[in-house]
Amino acid sequence: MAAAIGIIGGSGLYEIDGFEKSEERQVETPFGNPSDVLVGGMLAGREVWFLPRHGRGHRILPHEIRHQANLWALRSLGVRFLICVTAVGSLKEAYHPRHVVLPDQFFDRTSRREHHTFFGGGIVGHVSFAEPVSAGMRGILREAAVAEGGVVHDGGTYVNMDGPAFSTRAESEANRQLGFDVIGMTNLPEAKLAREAEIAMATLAMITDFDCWKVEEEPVTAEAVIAHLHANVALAKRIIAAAIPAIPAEAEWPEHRALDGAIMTPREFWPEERVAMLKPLLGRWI
Ligand SMILES: CSC[C@H]1O[C@H](OP(=O)(O)O)[C@H](O)[C@@H]1O
Ligand SMILES: Nc1ncnc2[nH]cnc12
Repeated sequence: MAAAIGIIGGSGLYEIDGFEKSEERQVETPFGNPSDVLVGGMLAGREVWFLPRHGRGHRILPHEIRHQANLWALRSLGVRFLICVTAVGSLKEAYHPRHVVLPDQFFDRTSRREHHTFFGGGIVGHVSFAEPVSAGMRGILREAAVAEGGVVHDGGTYVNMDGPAFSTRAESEANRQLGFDVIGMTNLPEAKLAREAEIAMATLAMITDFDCWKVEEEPVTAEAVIAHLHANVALAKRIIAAAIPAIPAEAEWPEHRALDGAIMTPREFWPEERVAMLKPLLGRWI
């Protein structure tokens, strides 16, 4: 059976359509409830599970998102390939609202990171994260985005701030001077947890604003973000539909074995309670 594909929707993307025989799944996880029920079914011939990270109705703040629960739920449903859709501010003159960016790097400006890992509780692991985005998935998104007529910037650094307030102008300028390309509040923990869950992940970032560094433009507002996203959501859905048939059936990429050599704690020391908690991730060892 082919590996399932996950889609995490961000601001403005709370559902996807086109499913054959869709079903809703309320997944209970040892890390609390995911952001919402997961909606799954067959899409372009593949099993796909969709989850809106802020919940339907956009009820969950960036720092309230239970990323561990979201990624655990997706992995427990057999997801091994993941597309994360996210609204971002541009930090570059040439990157305009409604352009698509496919980041290949992240910079972490979050301040509470204890929920950005599945390890702990007696099992210590350190995954490699030098290349945090799946090159294979990013390539598939690039082909799909170009084919669907998007203006695409391939590569770039996504700086993940805490929020919920947007940046000050001084912060925005500092982020530009450091060479970052786009800014958001949500995607980095997903990338880290996807890597630990041996899921190949790439990000489809939709630019909605120039943050607040570009003085001739109005500083970003949530209203402006949503207005651009509403205009862009049809493109995001077309890119996803075009990407799905190109995703391999088998989970055979290096990202799918990210835990090889990553776990420090010898198997005999793993507390059985933690092993039970991480069952969907540690299946290879159980
Ligand atoms: C609605 S503006 C700020 C909001 O938009 C981005 O959301 P997402 O990454 O889920 O698309 C940003 O990260 C903030 O959560
Ligand atoms: N300027 C911005 N800063 C942080 N997150 C965003 N999401 C969309 N635009 C953003």
